[in-house]
Amino acid sequence: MSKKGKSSLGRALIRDRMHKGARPDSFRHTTELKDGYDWSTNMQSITEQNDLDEFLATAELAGADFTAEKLNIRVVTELKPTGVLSEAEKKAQNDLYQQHKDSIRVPRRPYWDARTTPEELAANERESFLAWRRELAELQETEGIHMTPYEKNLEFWRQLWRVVERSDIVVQIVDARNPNLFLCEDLFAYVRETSPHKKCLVLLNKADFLTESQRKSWSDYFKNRKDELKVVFFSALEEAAAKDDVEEVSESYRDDGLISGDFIRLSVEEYSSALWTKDQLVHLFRTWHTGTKYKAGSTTVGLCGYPNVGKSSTINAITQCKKVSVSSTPGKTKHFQTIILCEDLILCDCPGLVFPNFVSSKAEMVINGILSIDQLRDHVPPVSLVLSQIPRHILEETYGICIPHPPEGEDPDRPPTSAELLNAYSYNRGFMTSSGQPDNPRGARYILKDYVNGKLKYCIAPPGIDQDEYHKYPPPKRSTPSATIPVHVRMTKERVLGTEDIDHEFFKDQIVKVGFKGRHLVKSGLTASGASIVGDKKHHKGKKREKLRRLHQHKDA
Ligand SMILES: Nc1nc2c(ncn2[C@@H]2O[C@H](COP(=O)(O)OP(=O)(O)OP(=O)(O)O)[C@@H](O)[C@H]2O)c(=O)[nH]1
Repeated sequence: MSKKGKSSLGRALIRDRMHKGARPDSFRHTTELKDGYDWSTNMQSITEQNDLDEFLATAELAGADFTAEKLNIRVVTELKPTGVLSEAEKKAQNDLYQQHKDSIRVPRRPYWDARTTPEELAANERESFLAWRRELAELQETEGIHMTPYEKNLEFWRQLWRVVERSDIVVQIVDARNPNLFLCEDLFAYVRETSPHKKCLVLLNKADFLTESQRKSWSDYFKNRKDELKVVFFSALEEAAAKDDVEEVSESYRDDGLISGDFIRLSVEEYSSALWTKDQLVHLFRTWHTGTKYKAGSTTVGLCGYPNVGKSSTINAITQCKKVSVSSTPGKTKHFQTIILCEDLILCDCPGLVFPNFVSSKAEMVINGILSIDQLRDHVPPVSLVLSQIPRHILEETYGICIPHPPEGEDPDRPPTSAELLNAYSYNRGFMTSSGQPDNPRGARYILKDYVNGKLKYCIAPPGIDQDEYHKYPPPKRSTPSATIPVHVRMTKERVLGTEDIDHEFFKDQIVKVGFKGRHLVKSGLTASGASIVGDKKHHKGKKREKLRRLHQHKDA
């Protein structure tokens, strides 16, 4: 009997035991109260209340204004749970963003000089930080702007302020697959406020994911921007792998800082779409800033960016040895690190920070590696977003699965639903729950991680460029089945679990049972002729098909 059923046995017993003698409906479970309040939804808000508590803990730092801070709080929930926006919604969001983009700022460090005591500075920092948070909360509340879950820990911003102050060149590292999502324009505005002599550079890392023409599109886009941001394309991964090939060249610039001939072909002023080597990057860092430096005789280069964009990998590629730990989990670097590369070049690795930015959904953050996949509670929106971007045949070829086609009456060209993909994927991998259902949350985590690490590749086009033209997929390698045959899947105790779509003719009209043999998922079936088959997922599918083929031949004969 359903838990929600009015005559649930558990509830009836509780009522009976607890309220003997009272009217039968005088005491109810909260979910039975028809008070217009959605209790099941509000269970969710407990976690959000935890966020609130966190906020209040920060607000408490403000001391006297604790109550006032409380009044300004509003927990902003996700606008669209599915994670996929229509064209009209995207346009509306973009208009809103253009209207308010100047208000989305990074917090500034308050003015200080030699006379400011450390206590005064700390108090001023807290005060201005809270004012900044209040402004952003108001913007979200009044304008309904959906923003990144920007960093709310003051300590992280303190680290950024220090990195900016001591850097002669501030490099913002962004993921080349979606540069504008990771780019914080206001960070550069802040850098220029601290000193007009500081240089700013956007490093489009993971550019190995981009083709030459895709890089050209982005380089043209940055060239035509009014703010004339300087950009370079880089692949920390490829540069780290290529370290042995360029050892000699690296030695040559380390000796005298001068590299002759064609070696330095690129200038940051040129807007080239070429991939930069680490040696070219180091040469740029050593020669670009010519004014007075923070540390006399050395150029300090600060590397900032979102978590997981590859700051540590870039530093490792440049330093040619593993000095900074690299992880696919966002937020690994917690404190800024200073690396003295050579006598005139110092690198400063800032912890990954989620900057305040305009974003369409939480799902977008997850698939871009900004939010942790392991802590994900609802896998449907990000998987739906992946499905809106990666074509069916690419998913089928990548995973060797067959995703069911839309049933009759539905748009045959619609992308698969998250359940269709995950059921097929989880069955195929043998990810099953103890009750025999496909373990879709587990399957989702694998698929989402594949998207983040580029196994499922998707790159976003610069504004004004047609996305379908920008990222074209190869045609399907093999013809996908035109129709699939639903086959009932049963447990050994004959309990029907659901249907599984199998593209093979031989499975027609047969009943397939599913069970576990040791740790392996075992399928057994009965063909139309009555001959039984047994297949172990661990064994090759080909063997099973061969066996079936022979059985059919035998039957036909
Ligand atoms: N394909 C590709 N992957 C990269 C590249 N650079 C980094 N990665 C991968 O991206 C992930 C994150 O790299 P990290 O260097 O740890 O990123 P980070 O910005 O230092 O991350 P935090 O410490 O969280 O701030 C790792 O799985 C890297 O292997 C690149 O150029 N190409």
